[in-house]
Amino acid sequence: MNTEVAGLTFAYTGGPPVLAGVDLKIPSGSRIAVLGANGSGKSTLLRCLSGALKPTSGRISVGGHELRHNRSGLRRHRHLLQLITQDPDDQLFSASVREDVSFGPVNQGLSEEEVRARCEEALDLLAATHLADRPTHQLSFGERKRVAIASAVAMRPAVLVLDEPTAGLDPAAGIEAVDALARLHEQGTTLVMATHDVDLALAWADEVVVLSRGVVRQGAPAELLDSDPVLEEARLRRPWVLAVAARLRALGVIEAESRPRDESSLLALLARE
Ligand SMILES: Nc1ncnc2c1ncn2[C@@H]1O[C@H](COP(=O)(O)OP(=O)(O)OP(=O)(O)O)[C@@H](O)[C@H]1O
Repeated sequence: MNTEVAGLTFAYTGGPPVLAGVDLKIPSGSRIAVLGANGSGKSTLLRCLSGALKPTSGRISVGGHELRHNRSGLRRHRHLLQLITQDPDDQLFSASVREDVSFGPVNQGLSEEEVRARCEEALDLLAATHLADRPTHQLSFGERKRVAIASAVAMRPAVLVLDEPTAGLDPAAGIEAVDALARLHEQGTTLVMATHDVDLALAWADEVVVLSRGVVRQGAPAELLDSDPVLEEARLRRPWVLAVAARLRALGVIEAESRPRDESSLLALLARE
């Protein structure tokens, strides 16, 4: 189920355009990282994608179904695409984790048995089964983030849009979150993630979307995140692995076309030389 965005323009009331004619193609089953400086419009773009914000102009479609901002249109869109916001407390409101994760499937009118199965599957995918009976308000920030993702996953959307899912997590919890996303990807879910972590974007994404001055560039992580003009314009740092690789290429230690994406691929290149 491909997601397409065409000519998306959005301005908050009385403000300048935050998005000015954004075009995106998000292939089914792909992993897309959305990058940009603070205030560049990442959250705004994700909220437009989810239907939470209505664009000034432009079109958004998932699997050929164009998003319409009426009750039935938004309902259908949310079956296809789910947004997980930066702050898990925006999404969690039930007394227990199980109730929160079951809320979406119950609302979809599924049978009790199906709701239970969806809840168990989502908690399992997020490695959060042990939290099922805990009161939501007693969980740590990282646990609440995980449960917020499980709540969206329980709706089995084709596309999951995540606003900085690893922000505020300790390194181990960040790795667990990325592992959970890998499991969702294996299941065929399309993943769109806003992040400030250029190293994660390079290692994880099939394509990156770089936002600056209301417009986007979409392309291969190892190309866009190694381009001085793109990095400067979007106020991004070069991923460390690409910075090291540039130096190693200049010294002739690795081949001119080598573009490692993470530490292990860099080490593999060095072992080969
Ligand atoms: N509710 C709002 N009303 C008015 N302006 C807003 C609102 N939300 C965001 N903005 C403005 O829109 C612009 C884009 O904000 P947005 O939150 O989308 O950026 P971002 O790239 O997600 O930033 P960050 O990396 O800091 O999370 C900013 O200039 C911000 O001040």
